[in-house]
Amino acid sequence: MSATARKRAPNAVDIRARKGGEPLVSLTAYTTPMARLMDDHCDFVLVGDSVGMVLHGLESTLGVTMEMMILHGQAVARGLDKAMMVIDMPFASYEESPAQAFRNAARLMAETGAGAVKLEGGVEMAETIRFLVKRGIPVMAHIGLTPQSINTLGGYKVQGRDDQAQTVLADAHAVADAGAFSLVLEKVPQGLANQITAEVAIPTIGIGASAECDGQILVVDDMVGFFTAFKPKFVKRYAELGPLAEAAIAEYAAEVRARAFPADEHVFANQAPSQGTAK
Ligand SMILES: Nc1nc(=O)c2c([nH]1)NC[C@@H]1CN(c3ccc(C(=O)N[C@@H](CCC(=O)O)C(=O)O)cc3)CN21
Ligand SMILES: CC(C)C(=O)C(=O)O
Ligand SMILES: [Mg+2]
Repeated sequence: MSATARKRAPNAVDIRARKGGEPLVSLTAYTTPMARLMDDHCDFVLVGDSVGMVLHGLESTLGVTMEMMILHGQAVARGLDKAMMVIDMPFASYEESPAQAFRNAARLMAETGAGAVKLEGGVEMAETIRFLVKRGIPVMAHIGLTPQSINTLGGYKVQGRDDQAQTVLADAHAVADAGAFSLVLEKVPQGLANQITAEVAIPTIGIGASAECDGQILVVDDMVGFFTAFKPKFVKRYAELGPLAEAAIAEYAAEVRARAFPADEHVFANQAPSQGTAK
């Protein structure tokens, strides 16, 4: 494909401009082949810190490091041509101070080519978001259920029910006012997600939120059925690739034990094929 025929990947300003328009489509990716599969279908791809739980077997996202994010970010970048890449800031890489956040966000972008970073937090992160945006780093915010706060939240529970709704609403306004170009709303009641989407001027990206959000995101391994350790209610399984892969592995194991694999077509004759037979 020629460089001129190629659609330019959207940037944070383009994504911001999609407020109220055609829904934004996004998924997570952690590897080159998975990124390639979604490049034609997604507006942006998130290198999520969920990589720690999905690919590395961690119990939570707290153990994810800058080095892991950079390695997976570089892999995803190689698979993307048309979609924007956003990368999660891992736990403890930005909460200490705006200066710490800038140093690590700049490193993530410089070493992976991501067009923006995402970080968790609302009112308490507004000053940091403003600091980054004013210095050239587009920020996607993430409020509602923020998995890096699992130890203070006490579980992956719905956030913003009843009298908690005002807190999440205030978070949404705080990150929008601070200059975030978009915000992820995770596991909040549908009515609250609709209210936030109506009130803030930046696109809302829902995960367990509402179809009225300006876009949606899911963890790709969840929606294709590769990750089956748990299934949040908000996940729709569009395929069951995990069981399909296991069936293939089981069949291979049986054939090896029966000496049915490899067959003639998978092995090499002692004598090279005669000339003229193009093989
Ligand atoms: N594979 C995967 N998918 C995700 O969506 C995801 C991750 N990993 N890792 C990082 C965070 C953690 N998230 C999670 C993790 C668990 C639930 C979950 O089990 N939810 C249950 C109820 C749990 C409860 O109420 O305590 C649910 O039915 O939604 C939800 C979101 C979302 N993110
Ligand atoms: C689920 C999305 C929003 C995320 O933050 C992640 O995959 O880490
Ligand atoms: Mg994340």
